[in-house]
Amino acid sequence: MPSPKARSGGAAGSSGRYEFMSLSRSPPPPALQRQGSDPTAARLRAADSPTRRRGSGSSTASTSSTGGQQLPEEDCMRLNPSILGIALSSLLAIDLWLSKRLGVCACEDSSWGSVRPLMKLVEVSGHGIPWLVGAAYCLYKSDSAAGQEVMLNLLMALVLDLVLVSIVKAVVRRRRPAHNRMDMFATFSVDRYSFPSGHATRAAMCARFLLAHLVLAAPLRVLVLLWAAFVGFSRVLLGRHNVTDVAFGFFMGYCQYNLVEALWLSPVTLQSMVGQLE
Ligand SMILES: CC(C)=CCC/C(C)=C/COP(=O)(O)O
Repeated sequence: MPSPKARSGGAAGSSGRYEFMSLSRSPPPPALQRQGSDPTAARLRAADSPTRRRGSGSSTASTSSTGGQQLPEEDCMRLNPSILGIALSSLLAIDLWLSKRLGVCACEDSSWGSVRPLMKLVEVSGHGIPWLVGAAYCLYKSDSAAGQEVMLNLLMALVLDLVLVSIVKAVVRRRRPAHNRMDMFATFSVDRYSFPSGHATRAAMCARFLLAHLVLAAPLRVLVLLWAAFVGFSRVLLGRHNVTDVAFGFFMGYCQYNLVEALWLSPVTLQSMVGQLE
């Protein structure tokens, strides 16, 4: 990413740090003044600035003075983006770069394209449908009250996960990586968006659920954790997601389990629900 200093053509003042000065506060260096007189170029630069992209308008008046020349607010550009803005832009750039590098199974022609079918199998193992069908089947087959209680709550957790992920995807609307091929089976319309990864939320939540409610031997517990991690990692390898989609998905799924515990349907709750139905 070229530094603001490089873009300004090297016309630094004596401090050498004019590139972070706001045009609305003091006269710009000559190079910027020249560009500022061209409203089209100014608009293009303004549209390109991080603060502009975030849509955070200036708190100053609707016009700004540039060396005596009055410019409409839309033609002004803030050259002092916040540290947080720079950090977020950098993180986003690293995320996109890393995700592209890691998307080695994004299609058959990719460098690891031959393992794509295996990755798609991992994808199915974290898909919502097998989990919903599996939990419903275990609920139906379970002959103990404790088993039924656990399976019913797992079903509730899975539905809750689908709802919460759909809401976040619909609000954030981050597009999937350009190298992704949209050949996933059984998706909702919001699944064209990538933030957060629904597979990662489900994997994290279900892993916590299984570890907390099933009596598993140590090797199986490790296997559950490895499975969850691999489901998340495979999303990036398949090119379905950026790294941050999966990282946030894990975090969200981890937190969702706390919500499931808080909303836990106990036998008493169930009995009163059944009683109300009768
Ligand atoms: C149709 C049902 C019941 C669930 C959809 C599951 C699905 C395809 C989620 C998308 O996951 P990613 O966000 O990880 O791509």
